[in-house]
Amino acid sequence: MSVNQILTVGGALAAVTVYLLYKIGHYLAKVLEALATAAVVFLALWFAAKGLVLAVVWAVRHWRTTTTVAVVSAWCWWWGWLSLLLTLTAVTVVLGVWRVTSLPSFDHWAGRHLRSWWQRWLVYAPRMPRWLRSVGLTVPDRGGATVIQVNPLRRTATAPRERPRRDQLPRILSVRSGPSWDEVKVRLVAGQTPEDFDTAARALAVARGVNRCQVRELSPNVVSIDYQRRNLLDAVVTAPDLDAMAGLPGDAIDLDRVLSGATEYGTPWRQSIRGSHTLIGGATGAGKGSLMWTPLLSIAPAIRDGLVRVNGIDPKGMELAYGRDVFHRYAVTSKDALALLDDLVEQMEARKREHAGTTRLVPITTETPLEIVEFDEIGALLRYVGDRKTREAITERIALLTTQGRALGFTVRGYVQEPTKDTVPVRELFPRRICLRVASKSHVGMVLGDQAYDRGAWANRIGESEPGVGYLFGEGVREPLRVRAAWVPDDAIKALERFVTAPSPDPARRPAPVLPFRPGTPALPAGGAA
Ligand SMILES: Nc1ncnc2c1ncn2[C@@H]1O[C@H](COP(=O)(O)OP(=O)(O)OP(=O)(O)O)[C@@H](O)[C@H]1O
Repeated sequence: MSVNQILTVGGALAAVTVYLLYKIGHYLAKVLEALATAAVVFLALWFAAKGLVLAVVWAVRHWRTTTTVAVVSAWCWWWGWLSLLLTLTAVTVVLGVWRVTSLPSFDHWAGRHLRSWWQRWLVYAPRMPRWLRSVGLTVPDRGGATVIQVNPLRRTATAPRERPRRDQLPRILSVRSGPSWDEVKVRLVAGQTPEDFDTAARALAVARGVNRCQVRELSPNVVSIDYQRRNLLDAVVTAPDLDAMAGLPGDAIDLDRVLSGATEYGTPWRQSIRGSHTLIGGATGAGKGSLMWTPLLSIAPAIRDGLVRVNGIDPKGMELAYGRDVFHRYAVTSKDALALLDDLVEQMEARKREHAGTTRLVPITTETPLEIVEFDEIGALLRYVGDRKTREAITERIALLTTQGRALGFTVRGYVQEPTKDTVPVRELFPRRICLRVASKSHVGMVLGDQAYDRGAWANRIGESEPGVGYLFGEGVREPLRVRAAWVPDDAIKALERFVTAPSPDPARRPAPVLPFRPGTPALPAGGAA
């Protein structure tokens, strides 16, 4: 083959090859283009479907917001924004007038829902994640290793970002806003326990800028973080009105729900006066007197009709002496106190013999009345006053009454200034404890138990201007409840005396006689043994 022929064939082959490559490239480009288009369409559809699902979930979960947005949009579409503005102004004025004229009904039907809504969207939804992160209530991903870069000039270390993912941050389930408390329900994430939240209660309160925050466990993985926005216990609580009870028969009084004051939620504080023994601790002037007198005022008809007998031990000879006639038995000195307790223990034994095997709870009747022992300054008689033998005997009687008296109709209520184990050796035998203002954090634990302070019972921070305010803890109350006893002025105590010694409206019932139990017992001499 000549050179020319070779060149011609080679050129033709090259041309065919280029043509083929061109064609292949052309088709490949088309295929890739088609694939890219398909991928883009698929991704667009995927994101659109995902966005739609998320929007539907969000719209259903926050149905109130969705409905409002829908109604507002529809209104603007059909009637324009001006009519919407006018209507909203009219509604605001109506709500304002309603609020001014009847706050309770406004709050019940409208106020609390509106408040919950805006508290959620303006306060908790935007800020809670940051608070939780700052107090360490997230589960950060600590798995990533620190990357160290070295170059001739310097060495840098980059730690992985510890910003939690969605599944590492507790989620807000709902917000309920009452007149003074917000209850924020959150779902815990794996790796957290309700106790983590208990421990962080103080830090959560500081983060929110409120005085009090407490945590309630609602289910194993849901807690309610309660923030106190306002203190509803700063005003004096008025005592029950005796005149209103004058016509009530004694058996109309529910001894399991005795009105004693108000709770921090703004609700009446009711406690059972039978079936439990209560220890009340508080520094001098903390208001122990009102915790004693308020329940007695509330059950006055039952005392008058002989269904309840109140027995007073008053080492100071002051607090109970002012209402002496309310007490069926009354003692000041340690010897008298022992005699009083002996008498009660004897009665308890008699009831035990009479009712053993027939009932598990002795009914409260005039034959077997509820015997309440009001033991003021219990620490004094158990620790400081009288000879050692008498003190031990008193301690033993108190232990008997508190361990066996519940079902037999005996209730002991002790009041103490210094709640140490030394002063009240039987303090564990009081299932219900109330701690008023105390001098130190350690006293809170001594009255309410070790857990109480961490759970929000900050009784050492109660101000001197808040007598009667205290924390109730134990006996089924899982979170410390802040309460304020109603204030019972001196004339109310005198009125109570007259009330319980007056004849019953029911002629079948005779007033309970006041036993001449060492009347006029002299006040205890200073530091004196009885
Ligand atoms: N629930 C209350 N509401 C308003 N003020 C109260 C209340 N309870 C008590 N106070 C006020 O606090 C003062 C002291 O109360 P109280 O005598 O009951 O204290 P206390 O704890 O018994 O003190 P102490 O142990 O020294 O007898 C009362 O004189 C009264 O002014």
